[in-house]
This record gives sequence, C-alpha cells and structure tokens, in this order.
Amino acid sequence: MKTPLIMKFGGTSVEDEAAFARVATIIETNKDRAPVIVVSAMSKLTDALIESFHLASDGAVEEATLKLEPHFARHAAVANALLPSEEAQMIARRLEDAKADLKQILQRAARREALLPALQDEVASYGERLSSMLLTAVLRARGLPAINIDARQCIITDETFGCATPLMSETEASTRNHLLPLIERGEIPVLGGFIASSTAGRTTTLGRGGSDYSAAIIGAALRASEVQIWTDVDGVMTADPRLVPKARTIPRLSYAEAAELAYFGAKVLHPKTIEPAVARFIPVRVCNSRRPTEEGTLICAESSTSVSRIKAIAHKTGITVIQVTSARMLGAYGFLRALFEVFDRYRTVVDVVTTSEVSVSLTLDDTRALDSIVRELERLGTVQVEPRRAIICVVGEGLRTTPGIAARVFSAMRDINISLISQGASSINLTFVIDQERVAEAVARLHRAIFETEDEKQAAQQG
Ligand SMILES: Nc1ncnc2c1ncn2[C@@H]1O[C@H](COP(=O)(O)OP(=O)(O)O)[C@@H](O)[C@H]1O
Ligand SMILES: N[C@@H](CC(=O)OP(=O)(O)O)C(=O)O
Repeated sequence: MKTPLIMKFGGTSVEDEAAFARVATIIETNKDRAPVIVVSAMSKLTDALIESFHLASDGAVEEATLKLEPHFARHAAVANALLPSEEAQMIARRLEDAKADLKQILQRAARREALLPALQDEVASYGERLSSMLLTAVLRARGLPAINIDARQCIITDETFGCATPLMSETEASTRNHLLPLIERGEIPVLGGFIASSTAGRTTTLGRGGSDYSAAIIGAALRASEVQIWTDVDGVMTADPRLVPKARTIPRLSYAEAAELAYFGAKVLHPKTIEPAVARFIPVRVCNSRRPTEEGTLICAESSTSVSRIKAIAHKTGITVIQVTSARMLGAYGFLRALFEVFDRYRTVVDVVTTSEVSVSLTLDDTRALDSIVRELERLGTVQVEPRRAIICVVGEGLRTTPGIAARVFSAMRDINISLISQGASSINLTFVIDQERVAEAVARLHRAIFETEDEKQAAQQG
C-alpha cells in the first residue's frame, strides 16, 4: 500500500465554485499519491453558525436560521456550477435535510434542552459536514474515487466542547480502521476537519482553526508521507502579509520554529498542528491553493540556514497582562505555586511569564474567568490588570547564535513602550508585549529592521 498523503484545504480554499474547482484539480494532480482529504467549512460559515447559535440560544430561532440561508445558497451554487444536474439536485436535497436538522438543534438551544456548549459544537459541525459532502461530489464528478467519511468516526476526544482534546490511542485505532481499507482499495477519503466526537458519541470540535490539527492527527495515525496545509498564501511568511505587504515566504522551518510562530499568532497554522507531526516525524508543507506550483514552506525536524537566520515575526492581539506585586515573594517559597494554582483552578492558559524579586507579570489570551482570577490573586498581593496588549514574537534558530539581534529588535521599537521581555526557554524566540494599538507599526518596523535591509543588501550584491 502506498503511504498516504494528507491534503488539508482551509475555508479560503473552498470559498466558492472557482475555489472548489482549483482544489479538485490539485487533488487530481496528486491522485496517485494515496491522498486523504481534510476540508474546512466554506470561509466565514463557522462564524455564521456560531452567531446563529447565539441568536437561537437568546430565543431568536427564526433570525438565526435566516442568517444561514446565504451560506446554504453558496453550497447550492457550487453544486449547480460543478455537478451534473442530477447530482446537483441530490446535493440540494441534502442541503434541505441539513437545514431542517439545524433548525431543530437551534430550537433545542432556544429551549435550553441540553448543555449549551454541546449544542454549539453540534451546530458548528455543519460547516465541515457540508463542505466535505460537497467536495466529495465535485471529485466524483471528475471521475475520482472519492468517498465522504464522517471525521467524527475517526477523531475521538474528551467532552471539552469547543476545544476538545483528542484521545490519541482511540483516535489512531478508529482512524486506521476506517481509512486504511479505503486507501488500500485506491479510494480517496474526504473528511471534514475541526469536528470529532466523544467516546459517548457526542459531537465535539477541536477549537477555532482546528482543521490543521485534524489533518496532523490523521496524518500521524496513518503514518503519512506528508501533511499538506493548503491555504490562501504562499506558505508561512516572514510576517502576516496583511500587516506587512513585503513579507516573503520562508522555504523551510524546523518544527520548533513553526510551533513558536503558530503559538504566538501566525494564523496560517493552528498551534497544535505540529505536535502530532513531530511525534511521527511527518513533514508538514504549507502551500497556496491559488498558486499550487509554488514550493510553499516545508516544516520538518531541521531548519535551513537562511541569510538572516531569524525566520519570522508573529504577533497576537487581545492580550491581557496581569502583574502581581507582593513583598511576601521575597525569599519565600510556595508563592509561585499558589499563584499558578489560581490559573490552574480556572483552566486558564498563561503564555508569557516574567518575575522580579517582588512581582510576577504574565499574559493571558483567554479572559473568560478574569474577574474571579483577579479576586483570588488579590489574596496574594497587589494586582494590576492591563487589557488591550499585544505579544510580538521574533522566531528563528539563529537567535541562539546571532549576536546583536536583541539590540536590533529593541532599537526598531524606539519610542514604543515594551514590557515583559522574555527569551523563551528554547532560545529560538524573543517575545515581548506592547500596546495593541501600535502592533501594526511595530511589526512593520521590525520587519524592515530584520528582513528588508538584508533584502536590500542582497539585491545590491546581485545587481
Ligand atoms: N506568518 C504568516 N505567514 C502566512 N500567513 C499568515 C502569517 N501570519 C498570519 N497569517 C494569515 O493567515 C492566513 C491564513 O490562515 P487562515 O485564514 O486560517 O486560512 P485557511 O482558511 O486556509 O485555514 C493568511 O491569509 C494570513 O493573513
Ligand atoms: N471551520 C473551522 C475550522 C478551521 O480550521 O477553519 P480554517 O481552516 O478555515 O481556518 C473554523 O473556522 O474555525
């Protein structure tokens, strides 16, 4: 049997009929590599489903279902454009069924008949269920032996609705049981990303942007040759191209570099994607579905030696900084344990931490339990909360060896107020916090200082 190739297509790669047609061509080109397809919901649909769910749980079921109409129409338009009429009619019937089922779930949310987070995942799952059904039909219309598999039969999780954790050994067994016989027969399984189910059979989701993670989990379970993440940019870039138009594609990244970038905000990759890939040393490639002949970015165990040796700048906004100051910290043990136990109790992840003799500063992304956390921390010392902050993270294996990088970074920041400077334990990232209002300016300046001057030098040398 050929070693499977996992190909994940994000929402922007299946946004309309032209995008579906491009994806079908890419899969057709790779049909002899035992492809297994993972697809996200059509772009913006997951947001719309979650918004509808909230409307319905506030009692506005009619409004909630009306809001979804244009999205059902988008699916029908793809089917009408790319499928023979009988197939398009079959899709139209299945869309009507899905619409009716969804309405029932939204009514249950309005009546609060079940646990709301569980109902929300049920609603959110429709995006990937519909896109995978539609893509399967489009591939079959091209003569490809595609088969739609419900990813909820493969990825098994706990019941942390909204951000469930996969149970890896159950997932590996069920993924292999469901998919290997199909791959052996030369069929092309098409699964929705992001969705999973608990051992009790309840629908769960892996967290926003989680289809990349689904692809990596399935890739690891099948010992894939490569996990390809097909998106709307040429690969992982030196910065978010929406902020830095001059950002360029990075040909190669180490797993550690990619993990740091994803964790600190490079949206192109879900933060958990690297973990299953590393566990089985499976290369991950990020490619552009609009420009499939580009090489993209290859993520594997070893980084490349690049000119600047710093690979990229990631940023994350909406960060809250908490500072706890207490003289009781001085020379006392047990203080930090008591402090982190507070975050543990509220299941809140802390990203960056710095300490001095009398204070601890840390950053939070998730502020759902902020008030309760602050109340408890006040028992330990004086608490200061700074909302609307941003984390900026400079990443590259070269940080270990390049002298003067910190000076370059901080001189680029000049008049921008910096706090919580931290060089990660892996010493491949330099992270700091600024006011979120200034993040676009800061990232652009840093990009100029680290990457664009090198470009100019190179260009001058070459020319
Ligand atoms: N360093 C980066 N390199 C590439 N893209 C990035 C980076 N940081 C942020 N992005 C953003 O990530 C987007 C792709 O992620 P996403 O919208 O989730 O795509 P998809 O729908 O394919 O999953 C890009 O359009 C880009 O704006
Ligand atoms: N559709 C889900 C999962 C996902 O990964 O989507 P995308 O690949 O478009 O980021 C979401 O929007 O969160």
